[in-house]
Amino acid sequence: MDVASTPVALHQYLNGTWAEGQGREIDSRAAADNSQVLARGRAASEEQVDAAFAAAHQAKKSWAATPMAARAAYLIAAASYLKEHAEQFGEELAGEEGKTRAEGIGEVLRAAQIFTYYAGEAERAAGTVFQSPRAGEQILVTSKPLGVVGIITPFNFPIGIPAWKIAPALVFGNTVVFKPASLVPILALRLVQALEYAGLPAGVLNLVIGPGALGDRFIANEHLNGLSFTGSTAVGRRLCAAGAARGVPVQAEMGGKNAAVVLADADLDLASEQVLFGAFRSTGQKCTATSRLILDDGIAEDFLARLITRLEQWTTGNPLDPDVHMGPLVDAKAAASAREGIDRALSQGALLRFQGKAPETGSYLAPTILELPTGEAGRENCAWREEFFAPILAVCTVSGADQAFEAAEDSEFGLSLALFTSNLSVALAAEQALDVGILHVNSESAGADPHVPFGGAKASGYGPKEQGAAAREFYTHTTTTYLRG
Ligand SMILES: NC(=O)c1ccc[n+]([C@@H]2O[C@H](COP(=O)([O-])OP(=O)(O)OC[C@H]3O[C@@H](n4cnc5c(N)ncnc54)[C@H](O)[C@@H]3O)[C@@H](O)[C@H]2O)c1
Repeated sequence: MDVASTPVALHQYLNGTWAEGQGREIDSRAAADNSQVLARGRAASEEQVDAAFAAAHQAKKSWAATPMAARAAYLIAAASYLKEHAEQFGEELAGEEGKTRAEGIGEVLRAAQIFTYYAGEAERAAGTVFQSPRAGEQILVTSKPLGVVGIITPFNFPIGIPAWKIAPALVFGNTVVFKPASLVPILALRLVQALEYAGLPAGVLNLVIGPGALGDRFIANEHLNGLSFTGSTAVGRRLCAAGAARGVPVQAEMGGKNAAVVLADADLDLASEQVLFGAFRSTGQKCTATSRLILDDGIAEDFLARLITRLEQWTTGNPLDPDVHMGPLVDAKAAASAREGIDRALSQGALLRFQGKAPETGSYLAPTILELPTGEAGRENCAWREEFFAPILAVCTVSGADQAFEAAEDSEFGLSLALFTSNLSVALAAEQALDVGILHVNSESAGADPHVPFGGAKASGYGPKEQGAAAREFYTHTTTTYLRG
């Protein structure tokens, strides 16, 4: 596999200085071949997490007092650094996480785009002025930074998700302690390097790399003023509860079990292409990936035939090979867990409707379609209920839009949904009926633009949404000033 032969050195970034970790030895391994070490170093110790918070606390006053245009200028410079290194960083990302090279480069460029977008906050409205019922008075509502924000991110978007948290946190005047997933630390280093290159003052952004347990130290830290988390629902809910107990605001974007609904009047060619992308791009390791497929019984067989024809052309292999459509899962453990999920689903009555080809080594899993029994039995199946986070699509058939919506709603999660129909009234009814944070009509369930809110309902999200203008809601708090001359 074509990746760097010398492992990247993993360091912590504390108060503007790269420091050797004081915790246990850690490494990051190639997704496709877990024997290959891509990065190596030591994890941060708990004391280093405390030092990161102390540095962020120390820097917070002067950073909050820095004009927003100056804060934005750091983001612009970091964005140009990311664009300049997009190929190198994108390949590193693909090697470490398992998505394809094109997806890796795309994610690095997306991070640059997010930085540029948030730099634009310096030119947007900063508050609101209200009329007062009293003569000679105006009421101003202005926003201020929270202070020190902790940012904890998952493995599957190693630079995209950190960027969409760190950029608004910084531009709105917060200082940051950032902990990426320990499976994918290289892109976190690259992101911090971009901001270091931009000349960000010491203490404004601090990086600690290490296991999930370090996150507990975040919640316990006296300087923590807010926490933004993305990851699994179990960890997110734990952090939300701990934050609430301390009165620290927590924003959590969590798991998903997203459905695609294909109705009888849909354009089946378009729908089969988009369901393929939604379910299998990035090896199904997207929070917004399609993992449940609800088909109107009138078109179910026709649709599945089209989807399977497309999947037969789909190649799985080395993520750095430009001809490959799908890479491995993040590691062999994730693939073993997904295989175990398939076995359980089959033992609970699912039918293996299709399985493509994939290299037979550790981290790979071929695209898989499981057909579930109709009715209750299908909905009890683990492939319907559990987030496998893998290229596995569970299919059920229903009769008409009402049954389809009822099936879609039958999940504890509510992140994203893709609806395929040519009937605008049905699309509008879905917008009202479905408790999801993101609804795609005639496009895949994955995909999010940086200028609009992103986040889930039910077990998929907690607290204010992310991205676009929604980000201000979490990263600032308001002061209402009654101003008399
Ligand atoms: N809704 C979204 O926007 C979104 C986006 C991407 C991924 N996800 C979800 O993330 C999950 C996959 O990512 P993952 O496997 O990295 O998730 P994870 O919950 O295992 O880990 C996420 C982060 O939390 C840290 N962590 C683990 N235990 C912790 C603890 N006790 N205290 C504090 N931090 C802790 C991890 O080290 C990592 O940095 C899936 O459930 C997926 O749906 C959600």
